[in-house]
Amino acid sequence: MTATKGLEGIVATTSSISSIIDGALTYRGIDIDELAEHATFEEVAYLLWYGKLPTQSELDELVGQLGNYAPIPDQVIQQIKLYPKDTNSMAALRTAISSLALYDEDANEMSPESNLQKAIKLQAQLPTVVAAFARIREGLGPIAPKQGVTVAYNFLYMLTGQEPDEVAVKALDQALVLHADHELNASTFAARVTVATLSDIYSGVTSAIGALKGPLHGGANEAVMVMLEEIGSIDKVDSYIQHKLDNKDKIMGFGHRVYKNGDPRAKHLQKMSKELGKLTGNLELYEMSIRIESLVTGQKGLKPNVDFYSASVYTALKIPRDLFTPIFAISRLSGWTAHILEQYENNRIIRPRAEYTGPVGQHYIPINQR
Ligand SMILES: CC(=O)SCCNC(=O)CCNC(=O)[C@H](O)C(C)(C)COP(=O)(O)OP(=O)(O)OC[C@H]1O[C@@H](n2cnc3c(N)ncnc32)[C@H](O)[C@@H]1OP(=O)(O)O
Ligand SMILES: O=C([O-])CC(=O)C(=O)O
Repeated sequence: MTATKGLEGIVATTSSISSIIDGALTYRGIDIDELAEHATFEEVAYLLWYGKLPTQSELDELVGQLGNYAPIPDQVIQQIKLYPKDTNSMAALRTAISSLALYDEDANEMSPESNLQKAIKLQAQLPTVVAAFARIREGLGPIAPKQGVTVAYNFLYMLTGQEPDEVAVKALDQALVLHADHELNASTFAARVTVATLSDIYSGVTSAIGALKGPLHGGANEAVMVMLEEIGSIDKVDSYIQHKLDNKDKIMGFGHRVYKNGDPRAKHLQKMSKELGKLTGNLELYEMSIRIESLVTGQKGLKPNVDFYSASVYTALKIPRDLFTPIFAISRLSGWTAHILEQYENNRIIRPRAEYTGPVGQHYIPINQR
């Protein structure tokens, strides 16, 4: 038995949800470029869960269900009020999502119909949790979700208490489409491992949130913004990045386990970053990002991943830096739950082996002789 570090190149399951083949990403066989241009996030979530694009009435029904399920139990709001004000936002999300299970009497019901309903319910409630957390820590009251609006609209509305503008809703919606699923990434794998023991969907999603939090995965979008803030201005980019490259430090938002010739989602976010920069009259973060890309790609051959331009996009949307990864979770929840449903459909416990590298032939030594 020989271990492969980080399971690189190991095919751990079959899946019909999304694929990365020759550097192209598809959801249910549809190229991400087409979806980014034409689809709404609700259409994509439906596509991931049901395996086909919705008709207008199916879409209307889903939007209705998302609206009905969006309010969260008052007990969870009360708990969020007790979180320390400086709690890490992903830790707060992980805790709150786990708490939601306590107030769902169907949490442990395992029928496919019940699990699909819970997937939709979690999709509806996760944005409400993130927005409530963001407001409560500022001493503000949570805003009740609206009915009949999109996830992107509702999230921005619940965050600010104001009707969001069309450009912001469209930009966030496109970002949600781009982040919705990604084959067997670390958080999706964590979700599948958890539910493959026949544990419940809330446990699977809680595991996934824990995995997404790390800066090598979803946490990188926040880490990119930390880097941009540390750099501060365009004239400081070269010296900062050169120092990092010389030290062999990681540059957040670059590199990928699967894409070696570039992440197909990054160009869409780059374009959004430029357009939003122009609209807000502040292109500095976009220009800094372009310069960083040219240095890192030029010297290391590493390309930006989905997280790199997300940072300047979300900042242009006036979203606080530590909500970037929770927004990733709002989108990826659709993919996680589609994978959880697929895992249940054809389940076998996921239990690989480890190559043992410890000592052999040891003996127990009585405590007074150690
Ligand atoms: C949504 C997402 O999860 S996308 C990924 C988000 N994460 C990041 O942006 C964090 C920065 N990137 C990374 O840490 C990595 O590229 C990962 C985690 C994405 C992929 O990791 P791996 O597939 O294990 O790549 P690996 O670490 O083997 O990289 C190969 C080489 O490139 C280097 N490298 C990889 N990424 C970077 C980077 N961002 N900056 C500098 N060097 C890098 C590695 O140090 C390694 O160099 P070496 O061969 O001299 O040791
Ligand atoms: O697939 C990966 O390893 C990480 C990634 O890009 C994602 O989850 O979107």
